Amino acid sequence: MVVFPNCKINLGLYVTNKRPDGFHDLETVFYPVAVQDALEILTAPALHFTSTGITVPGNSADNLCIKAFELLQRDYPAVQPVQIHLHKHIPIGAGLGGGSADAAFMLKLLDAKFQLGLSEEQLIGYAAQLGSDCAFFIPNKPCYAVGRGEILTPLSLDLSGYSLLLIYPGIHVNTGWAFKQLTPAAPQHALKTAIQQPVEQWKEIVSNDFEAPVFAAHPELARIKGELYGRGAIYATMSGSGSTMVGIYPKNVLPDMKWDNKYSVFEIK
Ligand SMILES: C[C@@](CO)(OP(=O)(O)O)[C@H](O)COP(=O)(O)OP(=O)(O)OC[C@H]1O[C@@H](n2ccc(N)nc2=O)[C@H](O)[C@@H]1O
Ligand SMILES: Nc1ncnc2c1ncn2[C@@H]1O[C@H](COP(=O)(O)OP(=O)(O)O)[C@@H](O)[C@H]1O
Repeated sequence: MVVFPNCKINLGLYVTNKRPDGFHDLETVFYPVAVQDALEILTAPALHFTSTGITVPGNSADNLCIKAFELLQRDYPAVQPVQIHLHKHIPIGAGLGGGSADAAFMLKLLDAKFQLGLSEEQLIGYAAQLGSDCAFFIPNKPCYAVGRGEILTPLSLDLSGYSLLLIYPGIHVNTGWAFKQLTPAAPQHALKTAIQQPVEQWKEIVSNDFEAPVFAAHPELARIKGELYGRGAIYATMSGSGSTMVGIYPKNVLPDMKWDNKYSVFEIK
């Protein structure tokens, strides 16, 4: 069985509270975007993991695909050993949630392959144990999210009438560090209402709290945002804690420009 875990972008991101467990409450809108990995499982005599494409740092044992397998195997004896192959295409540590997507898709694959009959709510519960962003990839539809990002409300939000440009400039931002730079506060504009306004208005009413500290550390990102707007973006933002920058353009009018060679550029037409 093969699936294609996709990435997410954050449209609006506010860190509203520091919790006693060390995590932060946030308010965001997750939107799925078709930049994809490929993930395959086959039954095998023993658990085995291989990967191609972008190198994932760390040992196989730390890969979120393995963590997802172990989490379900612990509770469901029906889960048998599998051979896992991951082809990694989504930039890593880029604010695109690629590792979280792999983990959530692995849970869904195992549920289907071994007929575990898990409900969406159960899958979200397991996903939330693997990472704060992970639960979103279970429904994998536009969602308003609060809590650590695991309390999800589906939203009717459709950007298929626009083209998207994603620029990953190869800058790694440590998510834990980024949270520490912020003083939690309520957003100026309620995100759930703001995101239902026309995209043309988002520049004034939808923002990402991480931009200020991350741009201060990496001025190149502020420059990219300026260029996205300079080349006609209706809305531009950083995704998550960075460093991927996103531009939303009128359908099929993406700017024709030469970016630095070290950038990964994804056009969603
Ligand atoms: C900021 C966001 C926004 O969507 O995205 P990314 O930039 O990572 O894509 C997420 O909240 C990131 O979620 P995720 O990447 O799954 O984070 P985790 O692995 O759970 O946590 C990494 C570290 O970030 C901090 N953390 C994370 C989530 C949260 N709600 N509060 C936190 O304080 C903690 O210090 C934690 O140790
Ligand atoms: N399958 C995987 N794909 C990407 N990263 C993974 C994976 N498994 C574990 N990781 C670890 O997760 C972290 C990056 O997660 P990722 O979801 O790509 O970033 P972000 O949270 O910034 O969107 C890295 O520390 C990486 O080593």
